[in-house]
Amino acid sequence: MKIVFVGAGSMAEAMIKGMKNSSEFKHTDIWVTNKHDHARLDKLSEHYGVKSTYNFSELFDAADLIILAVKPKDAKEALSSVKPFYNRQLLISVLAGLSISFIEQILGHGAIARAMPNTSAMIGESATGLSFNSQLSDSQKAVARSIFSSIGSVTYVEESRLDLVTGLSGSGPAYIYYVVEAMEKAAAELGEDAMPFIIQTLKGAAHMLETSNQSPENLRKAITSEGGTTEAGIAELDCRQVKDAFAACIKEATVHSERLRRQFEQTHSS
Ligand SMILES: NC(=O)C1=CN([C@@H]2O[C@H](COP(=O)(O)OP(=O)(O)OC[C@H]3O[C@@H](n4cnc5c(N)ncnc54)[C@H](O)[C@@H]3O)[C@@H](O)[C@H]2O)C=CC1
Ligand SMILES: O=C(O)[C@@H]1CCC=N1
Repeated sequence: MKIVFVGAGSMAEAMIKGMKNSSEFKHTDIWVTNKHDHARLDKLSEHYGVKSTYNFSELFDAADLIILAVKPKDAKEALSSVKPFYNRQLLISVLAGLSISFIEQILGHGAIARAMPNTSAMIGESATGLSFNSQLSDSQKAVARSIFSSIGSVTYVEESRLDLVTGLSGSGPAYIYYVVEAMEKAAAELGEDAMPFIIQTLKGAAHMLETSNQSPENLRKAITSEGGTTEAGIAELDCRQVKDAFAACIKEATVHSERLRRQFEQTHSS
């Protein structure tokens, strides 16, 4: 199956790396292009064995699947360059804030899917939300699912929920890194030793959430002895309304995804 990435940045690389490690896709069937960064394409070819070209006839010839992975600001130009070669095959966009209907307006009818992965795709641990238009065959739906299950978990969601998925898990790894930055700063006295404690604590907690069948609240309560250290620490978080801050963070990222989509569609509607 010939897979073409239009856009060769961090998200494309994360997906290619994940797909290369999966037995389902042959790296020699993967093609990439970008705007004009030859060196970047050479690096991807060297590292992952994928093919690259700026010759669009060659690129899109007999392509089964096109993955759009450019920044939203470049989407119209990239889609316009795909259009002459688009043959109603499956196209999956991973762009934040670009609707399926906008893509259809440029390309015409075809099998269009939208996905919101995250950069943990690089290690096969993305949490991806996936939506389809009504034109996908069952086998195209299966292909879309298998692409994203090769780089982590995949959940079908209505397109209207993708803004929330973007604010929650698309941007989500950045929120966790932010918390880790704060923990590392707080434990500066441990120096280099702090990070292994933090990483293993995160890994252990994630694994407990995944395997214990317990709610996060119960898991937290099991650590919190009356009059103990955790209670003292959590009281500081409560006092600073950290739960509210996280709720506001996810809400604002979600609303911003909607906002970007509206702005994009207003700017490019003609
Ligand atoms: N980075 C992340 O954590 C996530 C990003 N996304 C989405 O993925 C998309 C790509 O993001 P990144 O990979 O981070 O961006 P990036 O800036 O690293 O890469 C963008 C790529 O698009 C190429 N490009 C620009 N115009 C082009 C054109 N006309 N034709 C062909 N290629 C063109 C650039 O040369 C570059 O290779 C964004 O729309 C973003 O919303 C989605 C989930 C997570
Ligand atoms: O920050 C962004 O706009 C992109 C979308 C999800 C993660 N990064």
